[in-house]
Amino acid sequence: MRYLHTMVRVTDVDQSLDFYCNKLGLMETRRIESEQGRFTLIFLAAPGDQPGAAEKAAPLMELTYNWDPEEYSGGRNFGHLAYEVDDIYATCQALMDKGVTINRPPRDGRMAFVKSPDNISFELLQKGESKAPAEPWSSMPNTGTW
Ligand SMILES: C[C@@H](O)C(=O)SC[C@H](NC(=O)CC[C@H](N)C(=O)O)C(=O)NCC(=O)O
Ligand code: NI
Repeated sequence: MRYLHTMVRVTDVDQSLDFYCNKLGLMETRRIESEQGRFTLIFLAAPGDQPGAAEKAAPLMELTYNWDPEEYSGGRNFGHLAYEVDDIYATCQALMDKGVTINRPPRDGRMAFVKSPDNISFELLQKGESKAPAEPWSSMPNTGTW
């Protein structure tokens, strides 16, 4: 058995692709439009997870957009998706520069949290050792509850 993807439902394709691709840096690998089911599926991979021909399928996100509007209230049982980053400070700075709120700043040089337009929580974890404490991150307040 191997992990394939995590599916989240989104309410706006353009807003979602702006967050997931332009801001978070994921790349669209496949899209399925279902006229009969009245939905669109968009598969996204992280640059480090690009499905290569010879490699196993990459762990993906699957965005589901239902053409008929629905209300989605995030189940308390869902937590977050986590991505490993090469530089947690540079990643958070780039996200902030693009208007993303860092709900849990990387005060510890290791972990940060942001949210998608549909309030899906993403954990960003520093690859390898934690980075040394650095301003402004060390003194930034949480907007989340972490
Ligand atoms: C392609 C494969 O990875 C799928 O996940 S298809 C699963 C299928 N999805 C849909 O029908 C999308 C539209 C539907 N209205 C929805 O919002 O899910 C499905 O069986 N979905 C049900 C589910 O609980 O995921
Ligand atoms: Ni699926």
